[in-house]
Amino acid sequence: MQQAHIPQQRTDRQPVVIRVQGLWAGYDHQPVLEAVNLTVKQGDFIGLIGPNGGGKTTFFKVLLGLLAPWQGTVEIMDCAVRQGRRYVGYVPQQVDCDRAFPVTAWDVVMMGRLGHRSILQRYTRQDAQQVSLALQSVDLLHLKNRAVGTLSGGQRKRVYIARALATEPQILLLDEPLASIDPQMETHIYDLLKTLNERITILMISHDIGAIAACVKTVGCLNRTLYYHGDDHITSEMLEMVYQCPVDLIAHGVPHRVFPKHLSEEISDD
Ligand SMILES: Nc1ncnc2c1ncn2[C@@H]1O[C@H](COP(=O)(O)OP(=O)(O)OP(=O)(O)O)[C@@H](O)[C@H]1O
Repeated sequence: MQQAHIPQQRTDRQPVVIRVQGLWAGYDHQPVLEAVNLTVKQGDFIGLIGPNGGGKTTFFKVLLGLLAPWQGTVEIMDCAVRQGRRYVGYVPQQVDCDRAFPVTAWDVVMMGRLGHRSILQRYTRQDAQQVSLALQSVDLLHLKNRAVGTLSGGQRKRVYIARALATEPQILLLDEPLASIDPQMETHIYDLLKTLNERITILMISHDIGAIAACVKTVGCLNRTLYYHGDDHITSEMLEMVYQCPVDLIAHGVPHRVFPKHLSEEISDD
């Protein structure tokens, strides 16, 4: 079996921050997640790959308490999801917004502080400090008064990362953080995520194998069930699941890959 190597090691002997056992979940009586098991330890940086519709976002919804499991248990920081989710920051896949929407970057990040108070309480100086710190850590404090709809896709993504950071999370869930971001900004976000991982456990969904290889410590593949063994390898089996066709993998430390022709290309060549 050929493997692409991700040159980082998983942290061991750390406390467990997420424990999922025998999880089944889905919609309208159709299962999407089947018998999913996962143990995440403090300091992990796990990349989740998988085919479209494989259940990655659904898995995050369960971890965020937005979708109830049909069967199985989910614990976050040793608590049920309802209590544990306050330790979780979330960056959604879609951060699009109308250009005329009259909300500033500062306002969006301040929304991250809502979980720290009742909705009727005023924001405090500590809230403002946290928002300021979060914007600083994504290098956007200078744009705090800009309407969020007038920012670039990459800047907007960083605003949403800042919003997640303003919740003071111990765990960060990122759904496709690099979608629609230019290559230069990608590198900036990889670096940011690596720095954040020094203090925050991260789970990241991505279709971008390059992003996974550049950032994460370990990788799993979610296609209804989760294939994860705490390894730092992307196997050819995982890639076949993602691309749904056979994939040859050539790896020399940093992954270099050669993909064979897809069946459809071979047919059109004839
Ligand atoms: N609210 C919903 N109601 C009914 N079915 C849904 C709902 N949300 C998702 N699904 C279905 O559940 C399956 C898994 O979707 P999910 O978004 O979790 O996949 P994914 O792995 O994140 O996909 P992608 O890589 O395309 O983002 C899909 O078949 C999808 O159509």
